[in-house]
Amino acid sequence: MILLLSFIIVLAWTVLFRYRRRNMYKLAAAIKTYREREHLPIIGFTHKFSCNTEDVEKIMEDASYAAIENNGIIKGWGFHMVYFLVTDPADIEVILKTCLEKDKVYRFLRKFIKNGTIFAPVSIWRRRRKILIPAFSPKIVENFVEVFSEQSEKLAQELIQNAGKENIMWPFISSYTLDAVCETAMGVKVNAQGNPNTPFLVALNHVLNLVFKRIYQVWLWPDWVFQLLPQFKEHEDCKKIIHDFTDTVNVYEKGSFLDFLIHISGGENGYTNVELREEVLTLIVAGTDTSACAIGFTLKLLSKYPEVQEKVYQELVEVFDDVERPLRKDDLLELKYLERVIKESLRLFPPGPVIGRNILEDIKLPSGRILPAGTGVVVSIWGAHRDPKYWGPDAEHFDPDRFLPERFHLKHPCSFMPFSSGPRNCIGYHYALMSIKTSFASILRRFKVVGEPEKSPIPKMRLKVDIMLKAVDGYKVTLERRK
Ligand code: HEM
Repeated sequence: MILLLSFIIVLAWTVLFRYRRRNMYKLAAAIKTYREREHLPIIGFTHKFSCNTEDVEKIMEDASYAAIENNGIIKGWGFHMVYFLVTDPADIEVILKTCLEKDKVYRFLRKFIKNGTIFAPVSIWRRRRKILIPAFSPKIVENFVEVFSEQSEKLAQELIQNAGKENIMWPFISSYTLDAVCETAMGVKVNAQGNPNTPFLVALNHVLNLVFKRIYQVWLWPDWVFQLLPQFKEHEDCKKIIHDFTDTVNVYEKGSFLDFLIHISGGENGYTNVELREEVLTLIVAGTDTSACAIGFTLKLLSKYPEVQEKVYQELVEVFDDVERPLRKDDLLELKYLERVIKESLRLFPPGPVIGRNILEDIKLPSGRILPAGTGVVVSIWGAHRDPKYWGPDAEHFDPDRFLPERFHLKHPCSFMPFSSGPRNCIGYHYALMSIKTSFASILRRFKVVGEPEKSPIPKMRLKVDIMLKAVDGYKVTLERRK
């Protein structure tokens, strides 16, 4: 009897639940399901995610190509959740303008990043972003070139000791980006480059991996399940290392970003101490791995295409008159080919390959499709960057000159958006490009980057997603000392 009653209650609840969401199901049904035959009753596609981060990257790629073939959109579902993956730039533009709330899964990142701008709910984000924006104006960021230059020289010195042999570049480049962010944002020298296994970087890598697994493996979502697993202790240990680190660098220094933030947030609407601490952590996390991935992918591409590398080198020789001097602000404007190479690297291997947003109310897209309220949307930057409709039949080719002014005529602004678009786009765009360019000016003047040359114009690499897109091999290359 009790069993029968329970059954009736569950059935009634399910019918009511589905009835309330009938509009959502109706609108979602109009959009093709990705690999429909592999969806199972109730759990949908979720079982396919009992895999590693390399396989998740393959699903992200494959679903993006499927969306491209289906006029820029595809859907998948699991349990009561429906997600759309969108690659069409015109649709993306509207989504990123109107759906500002981050997807629910970002709550797992908030467990260690708290309410810092990048993953905060809109109610908190709006005010914080307003305070942060002036601190990233080109005028302020230009003053950081000296720091980038000094830290890049340090990077080159670290690499000299490892020249002539194959190196996993990740620890070197991520400690460069961490040193640069801490010195520019907080005015604090943390000297991670003297210690490539800096506990903060090890902990950040590990926690991003744990959190990302939790995001794509729905059975890890309930806190009580996660807390029973050994990963929980690892997560808490990493969180402690990260918070201890930010506390040590959270020092007020004149002339730093933080100084500026404290100054402009000093009014009654300014940051509280807790908010300041969260923003410092946000800047470190948002600015370290992203730029390091971009440097890593560009290094790999240069090793695969020596003729491109030679052109970058010749440009550097011209700009620096073949003299070993530190980079100055004006040099950056001259390094036009290097910039094209970095942009093409960001196009093919965007460090943030997808963005997840919540759909709070029905939205009609320019393509005519409607995304229903109560669903989630995954904006595939990867897909937008490789759509032949926008990039031509050679969309997969590595061709830096597609960014030449005379050739670069984007059919839609969102067909190239490594730094996202709309009101929640990346505020570190100028900062990142300056820091990345400066690091290459130091590396490439001293070393030839050697790897396995790629015969095809289509670069192949084993990839994984750990929140960010990364190379599985940790960006292995050999650096040969130039005379
Ligand atoms: C190559 C390097 C970088 C890439 C590819 C990148 C990419 C991105 C992307 C895709 C977003 C998400 C935007 C969205 O949800 O629509 C983002 C947000 C953000 N980025 Fe970056 N980023 C980079 C470097 C940096 C740096 C160096 C900083 C700061 C030092 C930074 C600070 C931020 C912040 C604060 C946000 C949150 C913006 C908001 O929600 O209002 N990023 N970035």
